[in-house]
This record gives sequence, structure tokens and C-alpha cells, in this order.
Amino acid sequence: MEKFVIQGGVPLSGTFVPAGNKNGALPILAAALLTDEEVVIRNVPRISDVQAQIELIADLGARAEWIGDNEVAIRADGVAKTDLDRRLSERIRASFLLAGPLLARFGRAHMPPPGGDVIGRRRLDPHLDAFKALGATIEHDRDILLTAPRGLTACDFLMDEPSVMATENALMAAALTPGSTIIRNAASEPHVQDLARMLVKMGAQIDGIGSNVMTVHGVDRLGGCDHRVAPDHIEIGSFMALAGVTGGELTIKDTYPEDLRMVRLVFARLGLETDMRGNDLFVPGGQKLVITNDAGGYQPKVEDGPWPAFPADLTSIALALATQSEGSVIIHEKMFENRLFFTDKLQLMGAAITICDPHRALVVGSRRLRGERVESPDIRAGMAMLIAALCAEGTTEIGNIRQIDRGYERIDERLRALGARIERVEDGDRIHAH
Ligand SMILES: CC(=O)N[C@H]1[C@@H](OP(=O)(O)OP(=O)(O)OC[C@H]2O[C@@H](n3ccc(=O)[nH]c3=O)[C@H](O)[C@@H]2O)O[C@H](CO)[C@@H](O)[C@@H]1O
Ligand SMILES: C=C(OP(=O)(O)O)C(=O)O
Repeated sequence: MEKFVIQGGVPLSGTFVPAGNKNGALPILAAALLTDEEVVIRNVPRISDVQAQIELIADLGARAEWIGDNEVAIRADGVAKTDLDRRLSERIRASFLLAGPLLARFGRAHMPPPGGDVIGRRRLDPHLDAFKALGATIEHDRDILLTAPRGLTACDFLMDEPSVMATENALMAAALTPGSTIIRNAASEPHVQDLARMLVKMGAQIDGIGSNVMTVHGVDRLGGCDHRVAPDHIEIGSFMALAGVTGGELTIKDTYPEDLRMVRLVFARLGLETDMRGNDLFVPGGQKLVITNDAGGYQPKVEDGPWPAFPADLTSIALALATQSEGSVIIHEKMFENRLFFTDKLQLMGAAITICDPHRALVVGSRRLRGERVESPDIRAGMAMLIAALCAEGTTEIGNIRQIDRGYERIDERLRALGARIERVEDGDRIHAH
């Protein structure tokens, strides 16, 4: 096991190029199973979740390999089975994204339970409802067996919640189902939009990309394509907060400004001002972070929600940022039951955080943090601890950093390039982590 050892107190400054979107690359890789032609995918983040997805696809019999530092080529003309490897499936949540393509192309998918962040129950019902609406038969024990021996049928269905991955599974299945499928109450996150754009390149026609009603005009055969994954707005938000709490001046290159509007609005409310310079995002250095109250001087809140609301994966990062902002704010994690259960680690470092209920935390900011030994339970909690450690006094050790490596490419190397004092070391002396 490895850990990070961080010396806090150094401003993070310089120019940063964000990686491709983790949650965009994972469905885009899965979509390559929809065709027997070659698919080339660029700007793929080199993270462990992507590696697991590539291994899952290769295990099915497809050719799937890195052809460059961040480029992957997949040719699924040799798929020999539709049963996912159990050990690989339980490593990532995104393994379940192989269900839609396998069901649509081969009429069958045997899905072991997926893995992923343990931040809530993470129901799969919206996926199964979509497959059922498309005409699949479902046998659900611990594993899920999906079959459609006579193929899928275009339909008009309403999701009971705008599930991101269920929308992506439905999009992929419908793209290879002749006829017009309407997906209502669909998710519209940037990665859902990016997947839809790729499916259009492969030969599907999709109306309503970016809205909550999409009509997929599916076909009986999809072609290969060459697709570049959009930049990761969650990583960009993470580095905005890293610069903000350390007082650094940071330029983040080649963003998609439309994907950053809500992040910038909420972070500005927490006192972090940023400017767009074309597609580059500029974080001025030395900002004094002050929380803006609601009109009338009332206490503000930050709450997550389906796009275009504030993204759930930045809730932990917003909470860490808020510990450094003068004032107080309620952080309301509405979508996941357990995401906030990491805040005890920040409290141990000196943050003034009160858990009001499982979904809400009151943060009273501008407390000086001190280095501690902590352990990360999930990807974004790990990033929150990195944010806290980089602005704390003294030394912090963060254990279980494989969680951070799941979602952030070469994070220590890229932080050092901005001036951070961070080392990746063997966690020989098991830290008495909190
Ligand atoms: C691999 C991948 O892409 N993972 C992302 C994907 O997970 P995933 O697709 O699994 O997440 P879902 O969008 O299905 O739902 C996330 C959670 O929010 C709840 N929910 C959802 C919609 C709603 O209106 N109300 C509500 O409470 C769900 O019950 C679930 O508990 O989307 C999540 C929400 O953006 C992100 O945190 C994950 O990083
Ligand atoms: C929750 C996340 O990932 P996953 O759904 O893959 O667990 C995340 O990317 O923050």
C-alpha cells in the first residue's frame, strides 16, 4: 500500500492542463463494443478505473490497448463471450456500462455486481428499467443476467431519476436498436453529452443532447470512429480549489467553459473568484476567501443535484474549500447517503465542521488546519484531504491513495509541477489512520 506525505503551506501556481474526463472516458470505452470496426479514443486519462475498463473489454475477446500515453484503440470484432470477469467488474462502478452495448449487439450480458465509490447504496434500478422498457428479460440474483434473443425494440420511457450511467446505458443500447427511442428524465451531464456526440459519429442520430429528453434514432449497425474525450470538469474544479486554498495563481488550459458555469458560480459564493480567458480558466493568486451570504444576510447553502446543478463529485471538494473561507455555509449532499462520512478526517485536522444529518454539514470557515495522519475512503474525499493537506501547517499523511489514483492521473507528479511538496511512499508503517 502507498501513502502521500505532504508538507502544507506552499501556493500552487503555474499552468495546468486538465486530463480527459474520467466519467466520460469510461462510457466512451464501453461504446466501442457497439461495432466491429476500429474505435480510436484520445485524451483518455491514465487512471486505474480506465485501466480496469480496458482489461474488462479485452477479457471479452476484443482488442483493446493503449496506442499512446493517452490514446486507446479498440476493435470489438473478436468478442467471444458476454460474461464479465467478476474480479475486474467489482473494481469499478463503470463495469456496468458494458451491459448496454453487450445486450444491444449480442442479445446477452451477464453482469456481476459493479464496484466503485462506497458513498451510498447506488441503486441499479434505472438501468434495469431502461433495459426492460427496451424489451430485455432480466434475471437478478446477486448477478444480473440480461437477455434479448430477438433483439431490442425502440420505446418511449421515463426514468424514475436522471441516473447518469443508466442514461448512458440506455443511449448505447438505443443507438443500436432500429427505430426512435425517447429517453425522458434523462441525465445531461457533460460526459453524457460527450458519449452522445460519439454515438452520432458512429452512425446514430440523437436529438436533445444536453437536455433531459433525448430521442435516439437507432440503426442496425454502427461504425467505428475517432473521438477525443472532453476535459474533466471535476478535475478542473478540484484544481481551482487547490489553488484557492493555497493562494496560488493558476491558469487551467483548454477547458470547456460551458461545463464550468455552475462550478464557478458556487465557488465564487465560497469566495473563490475566477476568470475565463478564452477557453483558459484563470485563478488569481492571494485571494482572501469570504463566503457570500444569501440576500438579507442569511446563511447560504451549497447543494448538489443532477446537471446543470452543482455536480455531486465536487461536493467534498467544495466542503474542503469552505473550511478556508471566512463565514459559514451548509453543504447539502442530496444524492448520496454516505458521501459526507469522511468529514471526521478534516475535523481532526482542525476544520470546524458539524454534521447536521447524514446529508448536511455546517462548515464554519477560515480555520488554520494542521497536518495529520488520515486515510481516504473514496476518490473525492481523497481530493478533499489533499486540498486540506496542501493548506495545512506541517505534515499530513494520506493513506489508501489507490482511491485517489482511481480518478486523478499522476496526481502527485502534476501537483509537484505546480510547487506542491508531496511524495508518494510505501505505507510501511501502517498509519494509525483516522
Ligand atoms: C462512473 C460514473 O460516471 N460515476 C458517476 C455517476 O454514477 P451513477 O451513474 O452510478 O450515479 P447516478 O446518477 O445513478 O445516481 C447517483 C446517486 O444519486 C441519486 N439520485 C440521482 C438522481 C436524482 O435525481 N436523485 C438522486 O437522489 C441516485 O439514487 C444515486 O444514489 O454519476 C454520479 C452522479 O453524478 C457520480 O457521482 C459518479 O461519479
Ligand atoms: C463516484 C465516482 O466514481 P464511481 O462512480 O466510478 O465510483 C467519482 O468519480 O467521484
